[in-house]
Amino acid sequence: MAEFIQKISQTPELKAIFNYENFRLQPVFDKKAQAAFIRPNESLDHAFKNSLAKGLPPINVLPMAAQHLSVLTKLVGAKEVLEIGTLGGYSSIIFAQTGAKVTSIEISPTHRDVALENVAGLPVDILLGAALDVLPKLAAEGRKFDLVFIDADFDDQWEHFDWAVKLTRSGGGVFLDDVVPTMIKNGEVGFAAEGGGEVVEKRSVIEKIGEDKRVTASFVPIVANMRPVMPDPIMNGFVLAVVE
Ligand SMILES: C[S@@+](CC[C@H](N)C(=O)[O-])C[C@H]1O[C@@H](n2cnc3c(N)ncnc32)[C@H](O)[C@@H]1O
Repeated sequence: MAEFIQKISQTPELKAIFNYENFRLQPVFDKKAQAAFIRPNESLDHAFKNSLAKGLPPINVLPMAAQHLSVLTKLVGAKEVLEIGTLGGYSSIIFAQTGAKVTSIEISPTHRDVALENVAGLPVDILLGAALDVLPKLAAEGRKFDLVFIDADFDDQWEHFDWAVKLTRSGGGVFLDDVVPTMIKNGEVGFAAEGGGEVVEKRSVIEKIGEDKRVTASFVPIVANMRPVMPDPIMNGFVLAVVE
């Protein structure tokens, strides 16, 4: 171990990445990667602008996260994608542009209406309702998906994940976004959320998924850049699971 640490301290590239302040450089890396990887996309630009103009909150996936989803959908070879949480259809467009057919669930009629405008002409079916009401209906119809993207309310993450697994074909994937804010909010990581409260380590969505023999799961932490909305990079993370 001592040898390893000595090696790090003598190797400039390695020494450089052990600097905690590097997290502040996230916007620089992100900007470079966005400029290099993300191609012009009129449908997405229109969806973003139209959603803002219609008063929807800017809580769609960030550009590089959208790019991850596009890559993942292509890797899985997904033909049928289920999404929980449509908002204005920004991520629905990402999935549809890979050639997949998208079924997306949205609880808000206002969001659904804006999404319908934004996804016009694309193979996106938007189902209005609370996910926990709609998901059992999809199961009763015998629907199966290659990929499920969960991006709705934080409180029902485990229940949404449970239904997503039931609705995913063997070898398909389930992507559960935003597990970090939920775990912090619920005091599931052993420290109190902002505003105080009792510090109790609770059983988290991570542990529940870990005990679930139907899946093999991974936790992917990310440092995200929400500029100009928030000046500092934020720590978030998602669960990516494959259904056995
Ligand atoms: C973070 S936004 C989704 C963003 C979208 N996936 C994107 O990247 O463009 C969450 C959406 O989920 C919807 N939502 C919240 N709780 C829900 C529920 N229980 N069932 C269905 N939709 C829900 C909200 O109304 C909101 O539009």
